[in-house]
Amino acid sequence: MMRTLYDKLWDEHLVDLDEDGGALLYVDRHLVYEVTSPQAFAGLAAGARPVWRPGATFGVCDHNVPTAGRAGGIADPLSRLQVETLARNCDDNGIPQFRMLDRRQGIVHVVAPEQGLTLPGMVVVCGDSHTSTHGALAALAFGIGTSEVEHVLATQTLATRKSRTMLVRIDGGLAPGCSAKDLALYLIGRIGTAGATGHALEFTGAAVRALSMEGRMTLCNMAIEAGARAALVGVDDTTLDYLRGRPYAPAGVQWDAAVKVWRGLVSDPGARFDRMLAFDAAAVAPQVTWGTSPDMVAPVGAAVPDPDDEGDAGRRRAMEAALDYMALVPGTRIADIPIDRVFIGSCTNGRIEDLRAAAAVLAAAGGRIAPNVRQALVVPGSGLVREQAQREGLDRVFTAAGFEWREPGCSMCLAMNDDRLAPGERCASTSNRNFEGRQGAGGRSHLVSPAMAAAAALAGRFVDVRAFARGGR
Ligand SMILES: CC(C)[C@H](C(=O)O)[C@@H](O)C(=O)O
Ligand code: SF4
Repeated sequence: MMRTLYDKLWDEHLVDLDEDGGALLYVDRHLVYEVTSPQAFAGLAAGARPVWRPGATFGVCDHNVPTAGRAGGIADPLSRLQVETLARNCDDNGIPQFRMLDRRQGIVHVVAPEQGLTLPGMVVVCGDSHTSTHGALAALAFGIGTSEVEHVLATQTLATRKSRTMLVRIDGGLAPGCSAKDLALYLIGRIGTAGATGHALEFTGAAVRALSMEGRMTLCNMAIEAGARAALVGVDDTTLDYLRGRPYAPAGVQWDAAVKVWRGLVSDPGARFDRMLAFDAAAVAPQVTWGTSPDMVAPVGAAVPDPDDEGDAGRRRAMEAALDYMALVPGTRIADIPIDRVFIGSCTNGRIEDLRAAAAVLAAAGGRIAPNVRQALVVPGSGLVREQAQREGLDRVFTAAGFEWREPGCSMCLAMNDDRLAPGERCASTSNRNFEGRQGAGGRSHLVSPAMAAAAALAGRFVDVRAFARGGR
């Protein structure tokens, strides 16, 4: 029988299946961080149960870490407690970890692929919704809740149910200036935040094949914002080239043996999917969200839509509430929206390629951030991304343009650390969620690609990076 990649990964990890479809999957890699693990470790300790496979678990702190002056410690007592508790829990249970001052520390979804902790064919779990990111490496990756974190720590298995499958084929090629982020936002705009609910997505097509691993991770990262349960990209040369030589990837004869298996981690030709969707990458313009949900998105050349044109009453009310929160008037051109802050980073767009794309726009245009932009932050996704960027001189491009060059972490993606918007501030952000208060109480978030964020920083408002790169400000 022809099987999808999802079927293959599922079959390979199935430990038990009951008549109602309740399944138990074996977990190869469990990533833990400071927010969703403390209660799980406490639960284990209370029941005097050990961690089943400490060596298959890995800890890294990211959400609560400061991105400036961290050598001096964490000022906020709650954040400090969380980060220290993670370190202690890992130590007490023999779990390997990167502590805050380790040069390899960073956002869990950036660090694990970068280290080869995530490998094709694995089931990867983490108590964080954006775990779907790891599916770019043909790993079946799930975000889980704290009670599941405890269950996985104790048993190395996950209780779950099989998802329906959905193939998203993106043909054609991206226009210069457009990126995986634009593809992701376009897709979410088209199918909505519940459009992929209950489904495991697989991305395929010429445009996906042409993406780097970084781009594929951006795509899989944001699939969760369309409601998907997981996201996948089949193995190809790009996957293997990315993984070769990574610290935790197999080497020598083990690498050769692994590659033989990994090459089979693609959907069989003719395998059946429950749903299919196709679009052409060439038709996707740079995207900017205007509302308080990632599907409230428009091409940069468009205007803020009018709720009166929306036939569905529920959606109309949601649009009205979003425009009210965002202080936007229907019909305003996206390009006329001024911004106060810029955030480049997150597990969506904090990888080296993202920083290169943003720096390239700054270098091509020259000049500094616009006077109305109060602050522009660049937060590399990991310490190694930061070092690589510095080797390439990107930090100097950013700082010369007036950006602050920070230390790795989730930062202003969500207000769990010192980086946050003030009430009413409007931000061009490369992160993945624009919910009310996401980047700080009362803050207004517009999701964009790294190139678009850099262009917006210089112009002080949103601009079409395609024209911008050609010199039009
Ligand atoms: C804090 C964590 C539970 C949360 C998540 O699961 O996604 C966060 O990472 C986010 O991006 O909103
Ligand atoms: S960078 Fe943002 S989306 Fe990613 S894990 Fe951190 S808080 Fe969540």
